[in-house]
Amino acid sequence: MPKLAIARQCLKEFGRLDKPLQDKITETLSKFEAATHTGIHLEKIADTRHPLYRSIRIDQFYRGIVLSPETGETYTLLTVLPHDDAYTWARRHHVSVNRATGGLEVRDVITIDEAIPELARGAESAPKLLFEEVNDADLTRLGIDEEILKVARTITDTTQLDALKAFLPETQWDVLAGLASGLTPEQVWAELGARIVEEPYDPDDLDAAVARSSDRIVLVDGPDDLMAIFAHPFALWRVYLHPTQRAVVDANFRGPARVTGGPGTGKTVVALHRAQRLASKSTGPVLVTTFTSTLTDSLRAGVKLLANSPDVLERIDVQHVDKLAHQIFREVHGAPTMVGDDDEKQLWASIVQRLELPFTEAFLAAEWRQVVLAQDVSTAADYLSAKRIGRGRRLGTNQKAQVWQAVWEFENALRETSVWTHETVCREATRILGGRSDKPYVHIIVDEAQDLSPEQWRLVRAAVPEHQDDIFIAGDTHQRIYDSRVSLREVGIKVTGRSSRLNLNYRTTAEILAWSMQLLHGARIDDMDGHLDSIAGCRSDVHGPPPTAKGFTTQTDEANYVAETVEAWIASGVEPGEIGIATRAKWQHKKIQDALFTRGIPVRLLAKSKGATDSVLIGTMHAMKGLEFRCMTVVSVSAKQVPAAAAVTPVGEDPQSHQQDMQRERCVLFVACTRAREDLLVTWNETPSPFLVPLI
Ligand SMILES: Nc1ncnc2c1ncn2[C@@H]1O[C@H](COP(=O)(O)OP(=O)(O)OP(=O)(O)O)[C@@H](O)[C@H]1O
Repeated sequence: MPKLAIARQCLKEFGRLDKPLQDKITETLSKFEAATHTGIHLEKIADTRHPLYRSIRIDQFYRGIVLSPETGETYTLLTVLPHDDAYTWARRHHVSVNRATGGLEVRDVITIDEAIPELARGAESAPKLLFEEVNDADLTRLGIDEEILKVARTITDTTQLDALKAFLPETQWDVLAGLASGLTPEQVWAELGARIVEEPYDPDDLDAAVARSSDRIVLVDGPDDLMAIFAHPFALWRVYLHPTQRAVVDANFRGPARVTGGPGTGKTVVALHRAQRLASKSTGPVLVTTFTSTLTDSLRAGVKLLANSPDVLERIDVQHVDKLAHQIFREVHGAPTMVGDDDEKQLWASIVQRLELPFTEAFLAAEWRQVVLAQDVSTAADYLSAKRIGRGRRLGTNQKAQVWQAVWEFENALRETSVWTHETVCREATRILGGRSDKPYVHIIVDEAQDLSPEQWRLVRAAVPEHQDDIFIAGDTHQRIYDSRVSLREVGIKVTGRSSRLNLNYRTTAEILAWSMQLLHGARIDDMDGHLDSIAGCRSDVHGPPPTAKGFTTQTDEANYVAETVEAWIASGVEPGEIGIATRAKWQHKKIQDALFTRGIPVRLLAKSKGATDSVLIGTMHAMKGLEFRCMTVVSVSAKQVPAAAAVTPVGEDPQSHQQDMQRERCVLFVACTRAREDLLVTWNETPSPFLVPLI
């Protein structure tokens, strides 16, 4: 039975076509099996670059170019274009087999032929060539063939390389882009990873090459599958995974495992695919969890988009980690009465007063969360020997005894009045699960792992039995926006030796990424496993304008400029819903909203948007986590607002906490800036934030 496959480029092009044309293409291709069987719709092309190209009629004006199989049954749709353009495409483009990966690749032969002499002339007088430090043997080993080697030897800078992107075979361009971004040949080899073919293969066997190209060509499994693919043409992540992503999705791990990597590298994509894969091969429930509601909602939408059957969808439970705790708690105790923030503060204050303690209530609350709860301390003796890493103020034995007395009083008051905090609910849920032999899940996937607290991790550990592929973690400690600091080992989750890293950013342009990464310059960030983490290798192959950073004398001037910029973006064709505005605090929204309203630009609060796409979205930097926008402005990045004074421990009170709070504030700004896909505007009024000073 003939089968259809679709090249990634083709799906991208499909997404840009008008809906009626998309419908015609879908209709034509859904009858593909029958059409090829009768031989009606595929026509040979005269004067073509490759003898196996065929054209398929979509309508009067449009044609698809298909690579027909030599011996097998898979027909690969390479492009869909207006009639004349399609035939020109077939004359200019050649398909071949990549020497390192054995995958199918497409190049524009005519453009490359024309470019070589011109580039060579420029190279003669250039002071330096882009790849002069990489030898031919390494390039060849990485799959660069003779023709592309000639090109590589004439390229002088990354602008030339970028200009060639649309014409070179994709995998070979990726290799050159990796080398140009500073990766060593070994690192590029590692990135090719699972794609490298080790056994000998026939370089002329295009059918086998198509089968080896799952990162660029998707095999359609019948008309329903075709519909599902065409229904979301821009969700390329559903059907094409980078080999390093694919390797993590498909791996079997003997215990907990994790994926790390900088912003936009597809960690969530990998987490979703893994959930889908594990739910497809097991019969028990799979939990996908994280720490905020917005993220939970977007994970739920991703799971829905990916699930290939109602059964699989049914088996995947997407839940906020605190909701899970509450659910388990309720099964035993009924609904808990929660203590409010103010009541909690008051309780600590009354204890401080009654016991005449030399501590503030804020200090005691932090000591309780960061030491007592974090290490699950339950006795005075345990508290005396507990590690107080990250707690700057040193405590002598007498002071520790005083703290413990306060903690005991606090917990006792909660017990006596039967009120709970999210942390104590979580601790109780963990205790309940600890006593149960039947665990609620067979696999758990945690996204944005850097922000889960130790109690939440213990709950995760207790909710799944220890076995192969039990826990999978996706996260980036450079994007930690709350105070949780966890050693995975200490909460019973050992990932050593089962950790993978993604480096290629799919979201942000290289310019925005490089600029944002400078915000973290010099920050020493842990990896939750006893070492320091680094996102130095994180890169993007997509280019765009550099971010704009601009200061104003007054808030009003700043708000007006932001509104003007948003207006210009909309005028250039960006949809309002593709624009995001972030501020450090909620009260900073008003001025910007007013300036937008004055210009008739619809704007909504992110928290109340419920997925609406007809308005510009404004929210706090924290609320931006898990989202992305084509154009992004980060506003009021002024010295008085970022870092937020109220969120930073004064240096005199506790230098270590101060340092950590400052680092977290940097990360919050980093997260907001890296939500931008194409354009980033960062503004301030009066004096810029100290985090911006080195960049402006
Ligand atoms: N293989 C892929 N093909 C196409 N697009 C991809 C691929 N992988 C990821 N993306 C896209 O890249 C963007 C970022 O992906 P994702 O949210 O998974 O990254 P992340 O590493 O979790 O990001 P962050 O840490 O910043 O939250 C998304 O728009 C996603 O659709």
